[in-house]
Amino acid sequence: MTSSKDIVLDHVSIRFGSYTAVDNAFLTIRGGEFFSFLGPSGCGKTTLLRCISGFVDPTEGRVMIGGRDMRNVGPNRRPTALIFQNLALFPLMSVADNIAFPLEVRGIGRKERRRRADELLDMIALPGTGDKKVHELSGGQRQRVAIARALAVEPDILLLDEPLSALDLKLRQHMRTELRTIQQRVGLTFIYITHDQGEALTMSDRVAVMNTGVIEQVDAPEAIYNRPRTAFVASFVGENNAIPGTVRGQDGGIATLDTPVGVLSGIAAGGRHYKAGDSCILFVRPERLVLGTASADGANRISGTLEKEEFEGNIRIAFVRVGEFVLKLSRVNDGLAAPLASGAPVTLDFQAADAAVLPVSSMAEVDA
Ligand SMILES: Nc1ncnc2c1ncn2[C@@H]1O[C@H](COP(=O)(O)OP(=O)(O)OP(=O)(O)O)[C@@H](O)[C@H]1O
Repeated sequence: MTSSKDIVLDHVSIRFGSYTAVDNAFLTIRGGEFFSFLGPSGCGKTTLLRCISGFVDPTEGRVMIGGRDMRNVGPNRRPTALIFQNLALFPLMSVADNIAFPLEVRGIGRKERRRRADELLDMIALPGTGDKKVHELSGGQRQRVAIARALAVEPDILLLDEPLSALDLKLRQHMRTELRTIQQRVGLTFIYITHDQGEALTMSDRVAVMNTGVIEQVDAPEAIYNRPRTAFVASFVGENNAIPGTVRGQDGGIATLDTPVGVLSGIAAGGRHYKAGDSCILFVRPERLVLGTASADGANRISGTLEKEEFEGNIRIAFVRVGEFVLKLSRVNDGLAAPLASGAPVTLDFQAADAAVLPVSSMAEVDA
């Protein structure tokens, strides 16, 4: 069922000459949702956002908003407002005038503009700051003013193009919470694009992960992290150990692989059915590996040598060499467990239910 506020990408492809920037995007964003497009630089996120806002036409397919085909509906006639990375606030104007600027353009009188600006300042938790100049505000406050300005025209859908990327780390983390709170308060649809998985996972109701123009998975953040459906999603979102292998067989939902580090089993992700001889990759996250205990099902034991352990405050990360592979294991720093000695023999266990077996496909590039 589509509601009157839903946004439907109906088999949207966008090409620039022979280059396909967006390849057959097909999904529905529900009215009132905080929906993120997550993917590396150049995967087509901005192009898709520009298509929703009306600055780029689909080469194929169509964008529907509230059941209405948006073909031939220009950006300023769509119920959308776009917030860029570069906020483009007017530095010498007051905060209230900045917020009310779009209303002035629409010919709304001074008194009403000020009333609306004050209302929006309350909404973004900056009451009483209307007479300040923009340069007197902090980066995070300016970000909120930009949001208020976008909200001034009462859009149904706010489109946000990496709006936090110019802020420093602490402020960025703070603004995640702020943005989510504002979105819940105003009840609008937020469509957010980012290459930062932390942002996408913390704020969104659902996330679409994109890779070279293709949407690989659309799911709630927990499902994206816990149940990736492609090797790209498993390697792009969060840390993951990737162990290639050849399928021996599958029993129910559990596939068993011959790998260079031993025989290992994991969930045949996405309800897939593998047959003997298929090439696959088993993914297991560092926090799902356990040091040196017997796993319940007796399988999935890997022996190796500790190369080093890094202390990150809240966790310790052990790098364990097994032949040509280095596997990562993370342990919560509970103040009790002693650091491991380099060169020590270690065994790693994990439950089959904690590993995902996925077909070989493109993987995210990992920072060195
Ligand atoms: N007007 C255009 N003409 C030709 N190619 C374009 C045009 N706009 C975008 N592209 C190409 O389409 C691809 C996707 O670009 P897009 O800006 O959508 O990526 P992105 O995921 O938003 O990346 P970033 O996070 O770096 O902005 C890129 O390879 C880009 O060079």
